[in-house]
Amino acid sequence: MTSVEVRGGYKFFGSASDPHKKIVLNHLDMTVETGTIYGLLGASGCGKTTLLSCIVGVRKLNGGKINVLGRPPGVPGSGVPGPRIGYMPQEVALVDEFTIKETLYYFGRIYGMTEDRIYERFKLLHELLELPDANRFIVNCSGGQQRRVSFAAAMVHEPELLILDEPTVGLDPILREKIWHFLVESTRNSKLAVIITTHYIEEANQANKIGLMRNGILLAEDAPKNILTQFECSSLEDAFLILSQKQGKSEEADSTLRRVETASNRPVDVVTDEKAIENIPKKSPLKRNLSFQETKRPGLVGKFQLTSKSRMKALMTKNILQLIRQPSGIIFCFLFPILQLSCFYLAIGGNPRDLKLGIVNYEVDDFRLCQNESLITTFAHDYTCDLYKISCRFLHELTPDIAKKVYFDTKDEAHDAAKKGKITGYIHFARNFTESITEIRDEGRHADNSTFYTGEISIYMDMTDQQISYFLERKLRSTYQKFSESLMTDCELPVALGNIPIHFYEPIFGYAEGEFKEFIAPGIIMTMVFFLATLVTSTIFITDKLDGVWDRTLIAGISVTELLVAHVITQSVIMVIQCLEVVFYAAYFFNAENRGDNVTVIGLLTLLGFAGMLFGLLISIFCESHTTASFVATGSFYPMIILCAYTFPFTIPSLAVRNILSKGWSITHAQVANGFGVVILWIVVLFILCIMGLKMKR
Ligand SMILES: Nc1ncnc2c1ncn2[C@@H]1O[C@H](COP(=O)(O)OP(=O)(O)OP(=O)(O)O)[C@@H](O)[C@H]1O
Repeated sequence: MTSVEVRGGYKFFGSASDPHKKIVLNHLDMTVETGTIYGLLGASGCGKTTLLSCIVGVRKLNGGKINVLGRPPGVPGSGVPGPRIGYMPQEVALVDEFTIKETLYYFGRIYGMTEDRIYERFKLLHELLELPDANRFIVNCSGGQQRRVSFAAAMVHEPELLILDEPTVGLDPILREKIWHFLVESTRNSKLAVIITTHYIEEANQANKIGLMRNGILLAEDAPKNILTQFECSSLEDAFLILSQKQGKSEEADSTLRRVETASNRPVDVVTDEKAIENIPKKSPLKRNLSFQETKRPGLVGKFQLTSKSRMKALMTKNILQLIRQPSGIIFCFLFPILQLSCFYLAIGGNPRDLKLGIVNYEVDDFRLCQNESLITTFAHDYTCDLYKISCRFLHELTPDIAKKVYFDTKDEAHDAAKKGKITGYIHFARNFTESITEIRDEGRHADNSTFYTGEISIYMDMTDQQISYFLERKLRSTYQKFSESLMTDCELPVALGNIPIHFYEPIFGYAEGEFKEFIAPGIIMTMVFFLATLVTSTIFITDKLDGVWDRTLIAGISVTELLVAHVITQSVIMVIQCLEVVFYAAYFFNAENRGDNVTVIGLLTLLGFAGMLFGLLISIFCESHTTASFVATGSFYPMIILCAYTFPFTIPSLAVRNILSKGWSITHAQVANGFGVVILWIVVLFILCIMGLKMKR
């Protein structure tokens, strides 16, 4: 009985049309009998790991066929990837935040074992492999200890096929011997088959069969004894050397139609050129054998299998432990929003303070005269009133919370100071300001032009900072209004007489003195929630991919859907807490008012966080490193917030949140509903892109 059968296995990396594509498996044939150990030997880079990854179903062949435990890997119900195989990859591929015991429980639960059975196996493997204290964290184990835990994780569920990629690297000779002894005992009179790769060629003497691999093909495949006899050597190393010399120096595999003869198999017709395959008639057995495999990527996409309680428990435990055992992760998730929000409210969007406004008042010889309030007088009598130095009255209304007054003797001096950036602008009163105002009041249309000119309050502003200059302009207008009203009141005249005939009444929504931060806060909070979710998701998935945990978990039989669901559940809890935290922190510490419903705001923010999470997943599908992922995330930040296209994820949703907060609108209002609609649309689009990305990448 055979456990693994590879026929004409052909695999390349790169584009099929590229003449320089890297051919890694070159029509390779391999047979692993049930109840045996198969030693796969070969120099670094000859394609061993690639072959194993095709056997376990992580990669698919470009040509040829594989049967694992009777069926091609990835066929639903085949158990491959899944509990029928145990895989120990070359890298450690364990979760650093787990203890040794938790690691075995993680894999045991994924394989659907009962807690009691996991404990039994854990005890046995712990003893056999001389593992350190069960509660020691993986990150604190030495390289050799980590490899032993990794070996135990592959063995925990007693698989039918055990695939070990360099399991003995870094282990002392006694332990290596112990592991080989264990494998020999386990395979004897059992259904277990083991494929093991090793650099220590001589230790493969204990295997039932070895395959000597070079440049993507098997030079020989036989029992060690037979190989030694056949090549008349005393060591496998020498036999390998002879075979390598026979094969020639060529490092590059031939990519044309040719016939390959392996040591133990019958000649196999192989075609390595896709066009040549296309030209073979459809019904030809050769075509059936070698056509590019169309089997769906096993267990990863296209397969939405139901999960089990124990698998979800394993994944959720992993997510939670990974989060809580990394203090930086908790700080990032929960304190970062508070920190960002505090920075925003304290630094941006409040009314400008400590502005300096120049005053050039030719009406008084010494500015200190204005500080004498007894001079700022107005006497009303007989239908008229006497005004005196009313520029001082205006300056009196100009309180320090608007701007600090800096006095200058001449306009030139003030102008110079403004040019040097020492003041934001200056106000000028002509020498006969009060007289001109009086004349305009008394003479009206008979007053001459120069009187109007000297009766004005001239303002010169530095308009380079629009927020500041608009603020000052607004404040100077309201100061003038107060000044004018008080003047009219003192003169016993109708107040309206001093006002320009435009009157802004109490606003319908918001406040007359509303601050910029009230306008900008929804946008800031939304980008914060979106990009936090993006960063957390891309970081988690890329770390898992780089550590090999992602692939190892998939090989253990978990589907991408299950991984995503577990992540979505954990992440959603975090996001809801983050949103609650943000909304209440802003309300209690910065008096951000919400006239609407908190649930609607938190609901919209959580949905946006969900979209951010999918964006993070999309990034992690296409980026191989944290550096490129953060380049993409930060690079997309500005286009997303600056391009206020209606379809972008922040424009309409920010408007919706602003409308809820400041106008108290509910989801029944079209503008708020549109906000939800846009976010849901983004979730759908990103989800489709993720699925397409996952398919493309395999
Ligand atoms: N994703 C990839 N893209 C391009 N080339 C790859 C990829 N993965 C592997 N290769 C190349 O394929 C060849 C075979 O790699 P593989 O890891 O299978 O070798 P190996 O025999 O397992 O080596 P080692 O014993 O050092 O792990 C190498 O030249 C490697 O650089």
